[in-house]
Amino acid sequence: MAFGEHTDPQIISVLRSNGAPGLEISLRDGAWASVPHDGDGDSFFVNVGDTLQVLTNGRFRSVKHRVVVNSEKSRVSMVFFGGPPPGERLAPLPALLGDGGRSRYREFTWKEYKGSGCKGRLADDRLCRFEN
Ligand SMILES: O=C(O)CCC(=O)C(=O)O
Ligand SMILES: [Fe+2]
Repeated sequence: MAFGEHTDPQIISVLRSNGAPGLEISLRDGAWASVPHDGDGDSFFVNVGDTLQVLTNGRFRSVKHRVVVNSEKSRVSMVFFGGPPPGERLAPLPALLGDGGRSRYREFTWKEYKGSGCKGRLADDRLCRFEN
């Protein structure tokens, strides 16, 4: 099984797999890098979601990732997605803007985010609608 490129929408994702390879992250130059897989299955992959990128005003980046097929070992993973409640208003935290800092995103609700923009393609950038 494969999983196309995407960013996770929520605040944080905590992933545990059976140690099979396949998970890759997209680097700034567009290349894909394999996430080290732990044969013992003792490690977690912690991923910043789109919402945390907004809360930190872009300081933490929601990195695009994907899973590629592998014929050697089946990959099984379980992910916890920590996200906000539907009516929650999301915007960069004032403490992270600093004096006179520019907010890169306008305020929006989680419900708005999960609305029409999420009906597009998996790989779509869903934050651009909220950029200032
Ligand atoms: O199974 C994996 O390794 C990745 C799954 C994933 O990226 C997701 O569920 O958002
Ligand atoms: Fe994901």
